[in-house]
Amino acid sequence: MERNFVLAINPGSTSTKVSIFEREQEIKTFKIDHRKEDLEKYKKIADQYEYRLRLIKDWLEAENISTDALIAIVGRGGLLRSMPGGTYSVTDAMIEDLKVGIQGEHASNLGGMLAKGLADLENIPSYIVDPVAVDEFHDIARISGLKEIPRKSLVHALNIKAVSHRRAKELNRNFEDLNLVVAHLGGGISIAAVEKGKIIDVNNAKEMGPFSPDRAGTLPVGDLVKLCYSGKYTLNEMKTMLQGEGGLFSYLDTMDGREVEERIKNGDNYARLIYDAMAYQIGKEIGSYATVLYGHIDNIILTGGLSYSNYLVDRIKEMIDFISEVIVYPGEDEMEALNKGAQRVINGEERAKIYEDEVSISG
Ligand SMILES: Nc1ncnc2c1ncn2[C@@H]1O[C@H](COP(=O)(O)OP(=O)(O)O)[C@@H](O)[C@H]1O
Ligand SMILES: CCCC(=O)OP(=O)(O)O
Repeated sequence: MERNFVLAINPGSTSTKVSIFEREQEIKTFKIDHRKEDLEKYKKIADQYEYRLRLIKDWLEAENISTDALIAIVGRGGLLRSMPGGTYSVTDAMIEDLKVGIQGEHASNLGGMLAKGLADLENIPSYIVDPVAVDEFHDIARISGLKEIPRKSLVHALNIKAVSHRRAKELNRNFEDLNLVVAHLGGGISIAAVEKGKIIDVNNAKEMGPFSPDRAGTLPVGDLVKLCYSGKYTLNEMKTMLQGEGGLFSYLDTMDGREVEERIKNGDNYARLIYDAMAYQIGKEIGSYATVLYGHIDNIILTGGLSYSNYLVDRIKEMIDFISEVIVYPGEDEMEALNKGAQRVINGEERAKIYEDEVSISG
């Protein structure tokens, strides 16, 4: 059988998205939603491997897509060591780091594992593209205020790069000439200063910045330390409280923006206060990242699932539209961006980077 198709795999905290592409054309796409109780069974993210693999195989079978027809498999890259952007071959050293969660636990760690697991069965290449560990910081952005704790670049790099390219195309400008503040508003929130195509600073979507649907974001640090040593919570309970059950979930017991809006429509003033506070923190953070670019900004872009919300977008816009024109791209272009990254290598326009050559393994 002629191998023409690329399979793209994007594991998220609540879903696994899969798409089949023939060159630039998306042929089929599917979002497998995972119930909280189905994922809670697994202690570590890597333990979900067999479960998600089975679901992907079942989908391929149901769609009558034989793995004989795949030319390559590309996955969303995870919390690897700090690395430059681009398309990477999935290597054994990368798999080791994904398995242990070298920079932490996140569903995207499964992207490279699933891509390589399936690709090896067919003897075809596997790739990841612009993983969440992309690090293009200026040195000044690494300084936190405590020598032992440097600031980290953990960011929705794939979508941020994809929407920046999209805006450059619309403006008929080079991506490398644009200065943007891009806010990815999803399960986690990244607010990034993109200077001439590079993400030179970002809040760290796992641990800092505005609170998000499931994350606490930046907290008053003294009170956080007290809570850690209060004896009330284990390390794992603290981690879950900050990421997974923080943010909107901590106040409202839901991480679904649509449900919060429904409550607001029904007159729930507490839900309105919390949702408005999330918008307020996002607006404030965007203002802060505008200063990183000294105010020289072509556009501010709002993207991610929460950007479907007119209510939230309006609250944010009224705080920031004095800075620059605000462009809204709801949802994400991640599947297309994964495919484009793989196609550039398949077509010979770019060579796949090798993880071990790009990162400091001893660090
Ligand atoms: N129409 C909508 N209105 C409000 N919130 C929405 C809407 N659509 C999606 N969301 C919210 O967006 C968030 C998920 O965003 P998404 O970009 O899919 O997440 P991730 O970054 O984890 O992939 C969830 O909180 C979801 O409830
Ligand atoms: C760690 C950055 C990536 C991230 O937060 O992704 P989700 O919003 O999909 O959880």
